[in-house]
Amino acid sequence: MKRIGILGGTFDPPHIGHLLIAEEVRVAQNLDDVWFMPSHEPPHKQKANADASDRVEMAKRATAGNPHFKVNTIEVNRLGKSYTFDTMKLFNQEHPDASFYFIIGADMVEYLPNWKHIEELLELVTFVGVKREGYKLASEYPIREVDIPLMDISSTDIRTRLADKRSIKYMVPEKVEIYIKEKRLYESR
Ligand SMILES: Nc1ncnc2c1ncn2[C@@H]1O[C@H](COP(=O)(O)OP(=O)(O)OP(=O)(O)O)[C@@H](O)[C@H]1O
Ligand SMILES: O=C(O)c1ccc[n+]([C@@H]2O[C@H](COP(=O)([O-])O)[C@@H](O)[C@H]2O)c1
Repeated sequence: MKRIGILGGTFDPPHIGHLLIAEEVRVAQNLDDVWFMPSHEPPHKQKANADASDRVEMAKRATAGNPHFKVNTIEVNRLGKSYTFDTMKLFNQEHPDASFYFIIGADMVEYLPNWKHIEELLELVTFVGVKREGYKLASEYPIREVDIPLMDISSTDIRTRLADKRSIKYMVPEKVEIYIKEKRLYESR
């Protein structure tokens, strides 16, 4: 059985918090690979600022240095709101030889009761939760927990910094920073 981790996200833009949680969970849970999976439209918050094609490209650049990291574009190709239940049903059909571990920060752990078909989804994936500043890592659902260094970093803060012309150096991989500058992303609010 292959053990595949999935880090679903908006990646608007991807940052070092994403990379660190993916690597820590990969090692702690003995995963073969982690798929970074940009959503087309996040199900629970307003639309992304950057186009899906830019978010995919930034995710590719962010993950390029890790042979265990891949970018999966199933949700951006499907369009519409990206519900994890729909995606995981497909993954389980397409990869009967794999078991899936869906990585979420504590903000998403708190939100789990509101996910589409959460009870059925729990049959399709194992959730792995990591802590996040400002949220409680506790759930009525049987999630695994992996301890990570707490990083108070978010895509929202990075977008605000860019709009204010402040530095984002070391908050995103250098290749992502260069891409953002070249494409002039997030320059206005
Ligand atoms: N610093 C962090 N610590 C722990 N988990 C995180 C962190 N940043 C993101 N995550 C988790 O990574 C997943 C994808 O996050 P997402 O791409 O939405 O980034 P974000 O920083 O939360 O974005 P935004 O600020 O735009 O809401 C979510 O499960 C989220 O909880
Ligand atoms: O399926 C759902 O109902 C659902 C509700 C909230 C979030 N998710 C998924 O959780 C992942 C992180 O979400 P976000 O919005 O923080 O990027 C992403 O893959 C979303 O599609 C999924």
